[in-house]
Amino acid sequence: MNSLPYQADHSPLAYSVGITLDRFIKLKQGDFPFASGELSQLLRDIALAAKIVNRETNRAGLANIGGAFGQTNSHGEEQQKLDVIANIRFIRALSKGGEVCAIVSEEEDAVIDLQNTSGKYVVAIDPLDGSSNIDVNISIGTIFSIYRRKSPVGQPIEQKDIMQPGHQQVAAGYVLYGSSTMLVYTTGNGVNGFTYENSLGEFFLSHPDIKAPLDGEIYSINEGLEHEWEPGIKSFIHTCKTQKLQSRYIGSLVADFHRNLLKGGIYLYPSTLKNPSGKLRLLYEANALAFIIEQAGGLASDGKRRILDIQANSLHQRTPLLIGSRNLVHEALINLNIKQVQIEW
Ligand SMILES: O=P(O)(O)OC[C@H]1O[C@](O)(COP(=O)(O)O)[C@@H](O)[C@@H]1O
Ligand SMILES: [Mg+2]
Ligand SMILES: [Mg+2]
Repeated sequence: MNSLPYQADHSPLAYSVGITLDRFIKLKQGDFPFASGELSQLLRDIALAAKIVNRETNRAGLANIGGAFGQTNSHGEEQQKLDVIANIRFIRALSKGGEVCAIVSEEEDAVIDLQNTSGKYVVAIDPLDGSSNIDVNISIGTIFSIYRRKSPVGQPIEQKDIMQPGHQQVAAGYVLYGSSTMLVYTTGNGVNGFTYENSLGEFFLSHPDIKAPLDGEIYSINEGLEHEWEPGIKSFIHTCKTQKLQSRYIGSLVADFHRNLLKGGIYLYPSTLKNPSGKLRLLYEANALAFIIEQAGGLASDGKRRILDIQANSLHQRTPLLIGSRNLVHEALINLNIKQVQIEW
């Protein structure tokens, strides 16, 4: 495991950089002897919706795409037009694709039961992450988690299909709508990144086998909330400053996470007085990124537990999140007064 920033391996030995996402999914399907192609198709459905949302984000400055939608979601947050557009686009692609039986979305109060009894998969999704940055043209994203249903196919969906701990994910990923658009995902066999080629309408493998550096020079936290942090977070951030780490905070979780994944760093959204359980949502923000970071050799915790071990008990439950390079997250946990932090995971 190295501590150097991620360097894309362009050697011919690697899954040849430049192959399309479709081709890569097909090649990787071979890794799963009992694969039936349904998960592959579901990943393609997500990529299709990402291409459509990418087109919309590029036009976010135009009146009919940018700005507030004039409604609030179940979190009391004002929905942006692009939140609603992305939500509709992903739900449509997932329901038309035929592989999904239920969807949990940040923008929907309740579970969307697609009445598709042959669908094997449950998807939890944050259709548009970083909504506060839409109108100011800063990178935004989409986050998704995929689970296999627990109840038998053909039966109505049950609570146990939805409320699964993160370690039950069969795939997870995010789309970053930034200077370029990227799709990064894992199926539990490493993490790979694909860059979107607009003129060809294709995602191409650009970042094979991403590994998070063990250490990093970057910490990402909303310092405006410092007065609400618990002492352990205050002392850790103080340590980061004395060790001359760089403070970088975009305010879009996907963008902050992606930078730290490649360069090495830690993102923290701890519990605060206003949000004692943190701000970020377990099912469609924390779980997906925790699966990715662990597959890349990093760590994700709520300050006490491994994120992927947290048993969900409500759709939109929040969790504190400390995520990133292994040694930095370890350091943060030690500062949170957990003596002798034994990272059993
Ligand atoms: O403005 P704050 O309190 O720093 O919160 C920023 C965080 O909230 C989020 O915007 C929440 O996600 P949504 O935009 O999907 O609601 C994260 O992307 C981001 O990291
Ligand atoms: Mg979000
Ligand atoms: Mg969102």
